[in-house]
Amino acid sequence: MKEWVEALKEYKVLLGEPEKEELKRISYDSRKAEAGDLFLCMKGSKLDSHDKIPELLEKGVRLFVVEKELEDLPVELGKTEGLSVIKVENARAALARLSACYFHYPAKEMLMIGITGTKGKTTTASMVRSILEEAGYRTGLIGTTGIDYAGIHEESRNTTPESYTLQETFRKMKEAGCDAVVMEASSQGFKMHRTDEILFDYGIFTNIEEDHIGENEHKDFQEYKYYKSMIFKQSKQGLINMDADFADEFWKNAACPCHGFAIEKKADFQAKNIENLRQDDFIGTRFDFVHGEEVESIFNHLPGEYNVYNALAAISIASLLKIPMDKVKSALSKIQVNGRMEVTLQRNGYTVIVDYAHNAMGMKNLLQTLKAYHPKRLIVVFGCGGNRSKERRYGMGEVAGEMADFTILTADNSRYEKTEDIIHDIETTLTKKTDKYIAIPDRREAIFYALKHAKRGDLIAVIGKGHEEYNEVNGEFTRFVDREVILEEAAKLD
Ligand SMILES: CC(=O)N[C@H]1[C@@H](OP(=O)(O)OP(=O)(O)OC[C@H]2O[C@@H](n3ccc(=O)[nH]c3=O)[C@H](O)[C@@H]2O)O[C@H](CO)[C@@H](O)[C@@H]1O[C@H](C)C(=O)N[C@@H](C)C(=O)N[C@H](CCC(=O)O)C(=O)O
Ligand SMILES: Nc1ncnc2c1ncn2[C@@H]1O[C@H](COP(=O)(O)OP(=O)(O)OP(=O)(O)O)[C@@H](O)[C@H]1O
Repeated sequence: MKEWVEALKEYKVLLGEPEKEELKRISYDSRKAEAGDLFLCMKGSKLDSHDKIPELLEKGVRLFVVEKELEDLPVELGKTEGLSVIKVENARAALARLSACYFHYPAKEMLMIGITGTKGKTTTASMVRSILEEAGYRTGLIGTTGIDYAGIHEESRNTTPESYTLQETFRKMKEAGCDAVVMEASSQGFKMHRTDEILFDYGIFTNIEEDHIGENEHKDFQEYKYYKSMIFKQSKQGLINMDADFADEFWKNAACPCHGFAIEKKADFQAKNIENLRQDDFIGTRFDFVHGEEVESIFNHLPGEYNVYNALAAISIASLLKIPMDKVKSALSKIQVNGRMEVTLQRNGYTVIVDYAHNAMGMKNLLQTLKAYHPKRLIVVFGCGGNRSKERRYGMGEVAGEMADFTILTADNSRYEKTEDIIHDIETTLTKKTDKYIAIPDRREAIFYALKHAKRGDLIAVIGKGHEEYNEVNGEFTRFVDREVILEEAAKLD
């Protein structure tokens, strides 16, 4: 029996003798499949790749993993010579199992840290990685900002990539000398079985709030919460933000031992005496990290209380790993996360910050944080993505109306919708709160307008895109980096 067939665990052979077949290459996209591949068929949101079987047979594919009985397939397979067909309950789970086996279970060879939560995954992952690197670990990073290891950067379409990509990436990281991986584990990743076959040494839960609910995401909040809680079924130890909603439920249902961190509640790891600090070259917070008898003063170079939570999660992991505190402090005092609370421009007494906040919760946190630095006016430039939940538009419109002194509505990955229609959705809630706004659908023009009208003491938050390097319209991706555009448009004013 071939090892890869055993790795499938549960399966039914429909045709041939797959146990005798070599696993040469795994493939799950007909456009990339080649003769001799094993092809996994699955039903997606746009396409059911079982329908691609005739095309795949033409290409010379002879080994299939399917989710249907033979009689439900689009072609009578019994007529083709030399075929092996295996049926599984879930092809995505099978893909994870096969991929882990194919790449020889690389996750078992490294320290694995997974982070889930509605907000804070990218920032926390970046902080954990910076601390690990400072302490001498060679660390790979996988998340919304892409894949980074050993000086290599790869773009990725999803926060948590497909299982095959994950397992392949782990192997590449290991071969490049990594001994640790920090990755964002999205609820979609759990739902789509991308993270199956990974056992995290530490799993972190940052927080949960209604998000990612809608067509092609989660059916409802219950489902979203369920998939987030999966992290504690796939971790050796858990770390829970005890101040977060549903923290007790996550704690109670965890299948692994857990530790807590908190600002408000009592927990194993706590942050106390938090102060906002703004100096010439430092904007952020100072706080005491308290763990039992241990008290350490921490300077966190990212402003805002929510970044204290993110730092606290990272310091707690460092403490569990027994990393010396001087390494932790040094990493956090200079931490910078691409597109997350990034101070991009300080000009004529005003400041422009780029941030990835792209839902009501993130936006509210961001604007609250910036208000604590007492700007003359708080100006926000934003749009909402097309073909995504409309709730996000209403939520962000309401927050802008309540919190910003002036709002500039613009484009942000309109995809297959008209920017004007998306703006109109945002206006429905925004205009109930304020009339101090303007709609400028072109994002570059919107940024120019913000800079041209800025006054001394203003804080301008350009949000939603953060680290992104493109704008997506009708399936086309055009380079658009907020940081670059801000600097280019500012140069025109000099
Ligand atoms: C709705 C959804 O989750 N879609 C994901 C899903 O695509 P899909 O399976 O639905 O795609 P499909 O086009 O219907 O294709 C189905 C199957 O046919 C195959 N195919 C397709 C076309 C073809 O010609 N031939 C062919 O064989 C595909 O390779 C696939 O195996 O599987 C793909 C591979 O894993 C994902 O890239 C894709 O994520 C899309 C891009 C997406 O936007 N997903 C969001 C919801 C998401 O996952 N977001 C989370 C972030 C959440 C957070 O921030 O917390 C994430 O982790 O990114
Ligand atoms: N711990 C937190 N609690 C609440 N809001 C946060 C927290 N951390 C960051 N944010 C806000 O959310 C935004 C996104 O942060 P980050 O990218 O770290 O989260 P994420 O979980 O990776 O988000 P996403 O899933 O949307 O990519 C930040 O720019 C900030 O406005």
